[in-house]
Amino acid sequence: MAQLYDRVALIGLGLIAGSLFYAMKRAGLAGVVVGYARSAETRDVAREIGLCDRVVDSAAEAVEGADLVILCVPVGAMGAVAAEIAPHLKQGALVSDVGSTKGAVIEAVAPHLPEGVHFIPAHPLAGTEQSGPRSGFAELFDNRWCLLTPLEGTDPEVLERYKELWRQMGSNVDEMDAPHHDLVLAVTSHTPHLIAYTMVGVADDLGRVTDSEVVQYSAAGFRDFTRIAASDPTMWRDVFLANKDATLEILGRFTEELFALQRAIRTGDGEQLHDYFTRTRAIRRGIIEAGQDTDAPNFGRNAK
Ligand SMILES: NC(=O)c1ccc[n+]([C@@H]2O[C@H](COP(=O)([O-])OP(=O)(O)OC[C@H]3O[C@@H](n4cnc5c(N)ncnc54)[C@H](O)[C@@H]3O)[C@@H](O)[C@H]2O)c1
Ligand SMILES: O=C(O)C(=O)C[C@]1(C(=O)O)C=C[C@@H](O)C=C1
Repeated sequence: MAQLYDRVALIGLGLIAGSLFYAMKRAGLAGVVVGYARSAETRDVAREIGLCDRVVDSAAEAVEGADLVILCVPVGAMGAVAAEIAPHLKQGALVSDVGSTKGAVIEAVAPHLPEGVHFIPAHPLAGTEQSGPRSGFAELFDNRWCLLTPLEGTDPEVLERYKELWRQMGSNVDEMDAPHHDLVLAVTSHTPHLIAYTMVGVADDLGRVTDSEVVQYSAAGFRDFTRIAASDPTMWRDVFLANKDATLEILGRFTEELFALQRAIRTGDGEQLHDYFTRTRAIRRGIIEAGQDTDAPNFGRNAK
């Protein structure tokens, strides 16, 4: 496969940066990949396990001469990192990010970038509850979507090359504007995470059911919730602060529906419950038919 970028810089060396490094190397897409993370401990681990061709001690040094710079830090840290690297970016370089929210990241990053530097925000819809430099793997993006939210006036050639990078790393690529991205993700990712965090918190708080009973008798649904609720606290704090409006909108709707179901249970309205669950079952089936169920044994076969 053809190399797409001579020199790539990854800022923040966790799950996503690690997976980017291995996925790029798997397909021979990058010449040299230079990495930087804020903590010396993370940099030491990265050096020890060979995460990146070279790990350096400052963000400025990492981006020096890079054709592609990908910001892989929590969304609340994107602005400060952009300010730090801005004076050291090469003319014609492409800056991107992998943040889970897009509107706030664009607002925080774009003003710092000098003329002659391109910026294409990205969000791979792929992850796990693991974090840190040891958690990345080459297959993370296989058959998953990567959403790009390019700004008006983005150079079409720069965009096409960057899309090709994601495709060669195994992803399907789509484009949308940032506000729409943030609303979609509030529905499909952010609010579900908040609900999982809450449910696990409720189980923990409930005095009449002991923690050991929760551990011993946790059924499959709850176990899935605990996996999600084990996700990185810094990353998710930043996601909710950054995608405040869309999350609050979806949470408002969620609360209304929950009250309606609560009422149906209280009044014994079995028909309403049955109708509701029939509708939601159809959504699950739609996901499976679209080839997007990563738990299913045939995952990936139907991916577009
Ligand atoms: N984990 C997921 O499921 C997932 C999926 C898609 C996108 N994302 C997004 O990707 C980004 C990275 O997430 P991750 O899961 O790889 O997180 P992670 O916690 O595994 O890694 C984050 C890395 O950034 C470093 N870091 C934090 N602040 C920094 C700073 N100011 N300067 C330099 N380095 C700094 C940390 O030390 C760590 O190495 C986040 O913006 C997140 O929203 C995460
Ligand atoms: O599988 C998981 O652990 C995830 O939660 C991954 C997940 C998601 O699907 O919601 C989480 C956040 C991201 O921004 C993208 C992907």
